[in-house]
Amino acid sequence: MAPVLEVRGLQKRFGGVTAVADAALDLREGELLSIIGPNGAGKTTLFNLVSGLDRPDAGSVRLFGQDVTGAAPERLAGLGLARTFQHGRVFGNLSVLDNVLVGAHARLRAVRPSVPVLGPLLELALAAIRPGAVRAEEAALREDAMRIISLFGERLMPRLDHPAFSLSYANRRRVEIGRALALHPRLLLLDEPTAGMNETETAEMQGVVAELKRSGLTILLIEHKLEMVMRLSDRVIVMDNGRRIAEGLPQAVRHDPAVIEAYLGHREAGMARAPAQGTVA
Ligand SMILES: Nc1ncnc2c1ncn2[C@@H]1O[C@H](COP(=O)(O)OP(=O)(O)OP(=O)(O)O)[C@@H](O)[C@H]1O
Repeated sequence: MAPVLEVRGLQKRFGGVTAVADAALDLREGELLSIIGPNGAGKTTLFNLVSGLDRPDAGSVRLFGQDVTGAAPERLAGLGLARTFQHGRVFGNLSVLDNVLVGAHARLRAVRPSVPVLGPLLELALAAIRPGAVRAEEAALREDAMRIISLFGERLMPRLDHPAFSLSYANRRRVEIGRALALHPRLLLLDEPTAGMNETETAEMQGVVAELKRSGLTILLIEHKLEMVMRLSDRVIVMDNGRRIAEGLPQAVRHDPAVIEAYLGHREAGMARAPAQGTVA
């Protein structure tokens, strides 16, 4: 079986800065692979290249065996890739429930007929008439959204109708993850899901990610909190200055001299924040 994700020789430059140089990775079904590294190492840029937000200058990306190098995010979503963003992106004026339902949009069948040219008009008509098939699909999506929201315990449940702009930062992050899950992804990219969260919230999020992993979802994770990385990951890739400097089992990577040097070097130079929990050494 083809790996879920295969990245080869990926490069991206921004002016004089090489953000990603010759990145390579393989991700197998059901695996959780973490990417760690100091600030500016190129982790988010790598995510952007894989998820179609940026086009690589060189290299290739294959998803479920298909070449998707430079493909648009919509196409990747159709193939089952969902992602979240480092600073969380939600629709501020939509409710918690509607934000999650938006994520299910790509899965709609009855409501969005795939008819050429007339499709959008038919969609409007169906929205107005709401025949049985449309109502049934809406009900199923709502039930699924509620199931996803319940993954976060009581954090979001009492706030289903609250507009996202009124939520705490941590809750906005949860909503964004919920929206990504509503796509029923086969590959989930999580960019620092615990950024801005306190210890309790981080532990909860670790539980959610562990649950997703147990359910068989393949996950690519960027995370600065190394204790979480050590507990959740099957493998870890360490980046520094756009390059992969180490790859392996979490414990081996943790004690790799090049990794310790990268973290300590950056910290001594005052260039990186210290990981919020745990250290490499
Ligand atoms: N759109 C852009 N334009 C110019 N430079 C960029 C752009 N995006 C990223 N960079 C640069 O590319 C390098 C890698 O940045 P990137 O955000 O990928 O790192 P990172 O490992 O995700 O860092 P962090 O942990 O702080 O999120 C940095 O030097 C950054 O300044």
